[in-house]
Amino acid sequence: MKITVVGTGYVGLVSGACLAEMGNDVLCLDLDPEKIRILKEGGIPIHEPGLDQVVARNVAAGRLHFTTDVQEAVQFGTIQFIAVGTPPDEDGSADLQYVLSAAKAIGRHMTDYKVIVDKSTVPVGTADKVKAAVRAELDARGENIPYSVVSNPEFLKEGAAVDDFMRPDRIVVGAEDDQAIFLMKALYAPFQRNHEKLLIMDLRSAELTKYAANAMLATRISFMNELALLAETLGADIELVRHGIGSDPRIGYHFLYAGCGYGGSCFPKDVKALIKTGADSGHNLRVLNAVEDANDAQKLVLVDKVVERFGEDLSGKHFAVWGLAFKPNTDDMREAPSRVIIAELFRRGATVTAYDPVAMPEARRVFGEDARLVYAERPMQALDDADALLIVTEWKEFRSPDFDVIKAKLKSGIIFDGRNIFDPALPKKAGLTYLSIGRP
Ligand SMILES: NC(=O)C1=CN([C@@H]2O[C@H](COP(=O)(O)OP(=O)(O)OC[C@H]3O[C@@H](n4cnc5c(N)ncnc54)[C@H](O)[C@@H]3O)[C@@H](O)[C@H]2O)C=CC1
Ligand SMILES: O=C(O)[C@H]1O[C@H](OP(=O)(O)OP(=O)(O)OC[C@H]2O[C@@H](n3ccc(=O)[nH]c3=O)[C@H](O)[C@@H]2O)[C@H](O)[C@@H](O)[C@@H]1O
Repeated sequence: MKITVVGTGYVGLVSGACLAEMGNDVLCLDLDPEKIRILKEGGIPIHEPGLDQVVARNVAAGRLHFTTDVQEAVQFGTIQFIAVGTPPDEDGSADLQYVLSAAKAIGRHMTDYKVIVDKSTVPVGTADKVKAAVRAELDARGENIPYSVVSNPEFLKEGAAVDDFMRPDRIVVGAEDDQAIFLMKALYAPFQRNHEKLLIMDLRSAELTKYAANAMLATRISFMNELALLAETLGADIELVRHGIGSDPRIGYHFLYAGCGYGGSCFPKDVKALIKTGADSGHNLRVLNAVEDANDAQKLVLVDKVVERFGEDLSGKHFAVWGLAFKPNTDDMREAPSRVIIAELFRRGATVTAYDPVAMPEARRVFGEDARLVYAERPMQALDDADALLIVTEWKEFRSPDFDVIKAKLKSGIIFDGRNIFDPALPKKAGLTYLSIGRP
């Protein structure tokens, strides 16, 4: 099948490469000439394990191409995936300007039947807006070319994106006409072998399903984070509680890890957008408001623990921070807890040496030149002259350190672990004070 992907960012590039891997001819469009130049020269503008091989293999096979030419891109694919960004507007709602300008471009240049697929995360009712935007362009041209609009939200996770796309738990397709349903079924036929993974539904239900999924996962995390704080006060261990409840199949083990808050480009944005959608339609989504409040507070929990030990004024104190990305296996720092934690340490007068296996270039962009923040080349180097260590992202390489070396380096001998990555017995055996989330 011939496919165009409009927007070659994170989701667009992963989707385009994986759709090519499934045997389709794919043309990826982006308006950012720098991104397309990098891709055409064989580079990858994002950090995602395994993606470089899939891209290289399909470019070499002649199935995956990149362009900045809007007309060429629109005329190429029968299926047009819109995978542009939907960042939060000032009031928390999803900003649809990129989606609607992509829809207009399709309406402006299409010459035959198109299935226009919203893959971006968009509020309920966006498919109707996309339909109207395309119709307005066709009317302006005096054309009546047929088209369908489909909602096909994406559920991939950064750091595991290729696997998530190629081995999906489910594929949600919102569509309302037979021709679009036929083509989407044909496109996703390779995933149908073993399970009934393709869920066809109406457009609005598909759009709401995406927000419901992210909001449910964020709710689990905030719930566990609140219980972790309670466990600390009561002298219980949240890790044991997690096992205790996860073994109930109605609850399950996934996404029950307490920590220093959820970040990333999706949960914070999508929880906000769903709250706004609720408010706009007269529904105060009380649970989700609480999920967001709890998460904002959770991002400061590590600093609260630092203040308990070192006092409100941290002038003259120096901290090592392990982990800057919002989670491991990505260099993405959007809404990362590290940003809030480091900013709060600065506000209280402290300085920081940070280490992250891949996100340090991104951190330099985020924090700019700031004498209060320096970077280490290795995790242990970050501990030089540090009063204490804060662990913010659970990278694998942090999991088995030499605790005796940490004890020798840290002035206070305290580790504040925001991701519960150690068995508490190990740092304690080396004489360290180990303060994690929700554990005695
Ligand atoms: N990042 C993630 O893990 C996931 C993101 N999503 C959703 O997918 C959507 C895209 O997210 P990302 O890929 O992270 O965004 P991104 O910001 O990485 O990429 C968006 C790309 O679209 C391009 N673009 C904007 N307007 C364009 C236009 N009119 N024509 C062509 N290109 C255009 C931009 O230059 C940029 O390269 C969002 O709605 C997001 O919520 C869904 C699942 C996972
Ligand atoms: O809509 C999206 O864009 C995507 O958002 C999330 O994916 P992602 O943001 O890549 O990352 P997650 O693995 O979900 O982690 C999000 C945050 O939650 C935190 N988290 C996760 C799990 C957990 O148990 N505890 C916890 O604190 C992570 O540290 C991270 O900061 C969803 O998991 C994807 O299914 C979805 O497609």
